[in-house]
Amino acid sequence: MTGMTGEIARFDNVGLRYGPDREVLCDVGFTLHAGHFYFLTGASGAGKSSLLRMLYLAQRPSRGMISLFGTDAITLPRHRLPGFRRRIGVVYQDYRLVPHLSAFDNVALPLRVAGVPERDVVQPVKDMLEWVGLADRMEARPATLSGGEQQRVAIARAVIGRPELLVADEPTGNVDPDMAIKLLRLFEALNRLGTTVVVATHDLHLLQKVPGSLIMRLDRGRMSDPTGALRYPPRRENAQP
Ligand SMILES: Nc1ncnc2c1ncn2[C@@H]1O[C@H](COP(=O)(O)OP(=O)(O)OP(=O)(O)O)[C@@H](O)[C@H]1O
Repeated sequence: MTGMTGEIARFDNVGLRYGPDREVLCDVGFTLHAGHFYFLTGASGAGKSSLLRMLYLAQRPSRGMISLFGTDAITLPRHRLPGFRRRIGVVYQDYRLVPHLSAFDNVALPLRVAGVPERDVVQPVKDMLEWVGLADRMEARPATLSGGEQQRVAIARAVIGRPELLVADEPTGNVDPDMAIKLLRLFEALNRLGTTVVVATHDLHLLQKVPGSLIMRLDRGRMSDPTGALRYPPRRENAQP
């Protein structure tokens, strides 16, 4: 496991283009330090989802260098990808729940894939679903849940295994403001346990709700870090083991 004071991810001169068009991300460089809480913000189309996809290894950059957990992610052999991905919890913008599984089984999936014995699966999954307000919807299939309910199942699934890195793409886009704050508290609790958190959002109000969080801003594919906080983040007491 990467040390708590270590580097979780680093992008250097990363560029991304889809097909022959101009680059949608250009010269992106930043470092994510273990134990910190980051927001990624920027207008619609600025490239947030594209950047996150590279971070959770679903998309290769067109140029530049990405390292993840201290390893060069660009040259990572294909057979090592699943092992890396298991260390990352992802909340997808479109949720990507498994349609034929219940809410309970969707949330249990990361634990079962990791080989956690069934007796240690049931209670944590129930507790997590209760926390996100879905105690009475555990047996429901995704198609019978509302957008906001599906989003909460997706969040529960992403955090249940206490990943080293949590990447969430607009995780509160479909819930009311009270639930958005509650979900942020869940991310903060996970962060206090040592998970590095990256949340992409349009919602500038959310940024003020997490004291000590660091803000990455994308403007038409370019990243700004005017205070240098991404390269030299302030020390956080709760980032220590
Ligand atoms: N698979 C793709 N193929 C071609 N172009 C793409 C693809 N995915 C994204 N783009 C383009 O890349 C640019 C950045 O899109 P991206 O979804 O990363 O932005 P975003 O900041 O996440 O936007 P939003 O906040 O609306 O989700 C946009 O111009 C988009 O049209």
